[in-house]
Amino acid sequence: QILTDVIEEVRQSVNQDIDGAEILHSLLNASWLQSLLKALLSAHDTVAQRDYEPVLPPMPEDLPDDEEATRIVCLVKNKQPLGATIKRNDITGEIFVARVIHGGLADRSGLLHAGDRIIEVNGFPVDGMEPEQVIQVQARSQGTIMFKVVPITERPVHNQTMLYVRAMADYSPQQDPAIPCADAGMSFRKGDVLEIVDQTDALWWQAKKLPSNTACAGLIPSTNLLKRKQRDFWWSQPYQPHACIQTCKFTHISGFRRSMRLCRRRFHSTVQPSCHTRCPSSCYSALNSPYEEVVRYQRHPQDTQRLIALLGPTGVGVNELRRRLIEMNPNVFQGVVPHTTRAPRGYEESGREYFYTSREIFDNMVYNNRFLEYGEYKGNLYGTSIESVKEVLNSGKICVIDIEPNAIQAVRTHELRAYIIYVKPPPLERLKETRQESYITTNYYVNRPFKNEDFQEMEEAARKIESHFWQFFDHVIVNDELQDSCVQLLTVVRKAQDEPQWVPASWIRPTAES
Ligand SMILES: Nc1ncnc2c1ncn2[C@@H]1O[C@H](COP(=O)(O)OP(=O)(O)OP(=O)(O)O)[C@@H](O)[C@H]1O
Repeated sequence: QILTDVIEEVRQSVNQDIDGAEILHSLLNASWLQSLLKALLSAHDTVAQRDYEPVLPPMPEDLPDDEEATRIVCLVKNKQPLGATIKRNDITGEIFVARVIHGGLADRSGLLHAGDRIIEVNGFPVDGMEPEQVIQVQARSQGTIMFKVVPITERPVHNQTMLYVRAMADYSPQQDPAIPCADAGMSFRKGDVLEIVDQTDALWWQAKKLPSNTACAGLIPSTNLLKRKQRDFWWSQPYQPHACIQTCKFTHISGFRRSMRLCRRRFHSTVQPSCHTRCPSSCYSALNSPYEEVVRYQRHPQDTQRLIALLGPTGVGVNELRRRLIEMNPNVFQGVVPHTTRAPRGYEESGREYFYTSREIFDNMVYNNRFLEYGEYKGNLYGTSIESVKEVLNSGKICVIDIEPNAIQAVRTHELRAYIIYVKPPPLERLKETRQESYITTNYYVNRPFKNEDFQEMEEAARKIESHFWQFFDHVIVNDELQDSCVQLLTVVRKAQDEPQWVPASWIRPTAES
């Protein structure tokens, strides 16, 4: 109606051939608009003065001294859960609000707090009931739910600091019998970034998974609790030797040179992992923190570029993608020249194919931890030095290397700030279709077409890599159509340099250990 009136008013004014100021003046003087504006301003003043609470009758004078102040809390239930957990005092049988979930119905009402004693739910006295029975009473209510509570007298003040972590382990509340309320729990997978919104409780934190479109947080185990769970689980598993990134010493070489790639293949097939663990999938996390603190990091244009590290199962196409990226723009992208103790061949130049060093110097570099990866093939040592990577980065180019999983820790440093891209094989059928014209690098001087066994081995290796190292991957490329993968790689490498990313907090504010 207002719109119609305004349009009519303007139409008449336009016909009268008058200017904008006059139209505005006559509009503001219109009596119908004035009364509307007055009503609007009055509503604003009422809300601003919070003058909308009901006027309560005065307290009766003859209240007994020991009468506890109670509060009636009436909540309108929607499809969401209430967003609070309860606990029972085993000695007195009293029921208390154990915690209020951030962003949940109870939290948004502002009327229920951790520590409030619940006396009645929908008129039923709950003292002495089991928490499950209280939940049942609550669940039966339709529309509104009414609590009679004795509010906690002194609410603790918590100065929560925002904390972001990357999960280094999987968690499912449905499979955790110890969680106070499975429905209030939040599942997560290794690699997920979590915003911890409440650490008040030593055992159960509240968190949201990012990116988050829900206002409501979920319960997750605290660092200490999750560590304890992992340790218990680890000890409960049967003993089995396997590869673990902490102590395994099978290292491989990264590079385009054929002998290095064969060396890597040789190590894949012959070297037995030398470490032991009882639980392959949580081996790493059982020994380290289950959450890694992360911060949002935006590379400053004057900072060196982030190192790009590709990894994947043998034959998936890591080198093909890396080669194509560098060929696309060699002024921007560059690989690293590895070191070797092998003697140069006639046509080779030091610093082009390899840096040729004596075994003594090579051993010394190993001793001083100057290699990201190193290994031995046919009596010669090969290695990718940290210095060579830094040289490329310092030249202003983007250094693109391929690594074996056990080099992940060596590149995830404040210095190199590696962005790790996992190259994943597509499903078996797509592997067969796309690799019809492709050749696998073999241990012999012939490259042969892929066989079914190669694809199966690739899938098996991918499963192992994913189960141990998924949490460290910044991006995953499924290498199905080669052209699509190249485009994806180029896009993601640009984003890694130019857009904010979650990185370990220790890279930005280095700690004593980092
Ligand atoms: N998406 C793809 N579609 C078809 N062929 C591909 C694709 N990606 C890679 N290839 C081909 O598969 C073969 C193996 O790839 P590549 O040599 O890059 O493997 P790799 O992952 O580097 O393995 P290794 O670790 O053994 O060196 C090559 O012939 C390559 O051209």
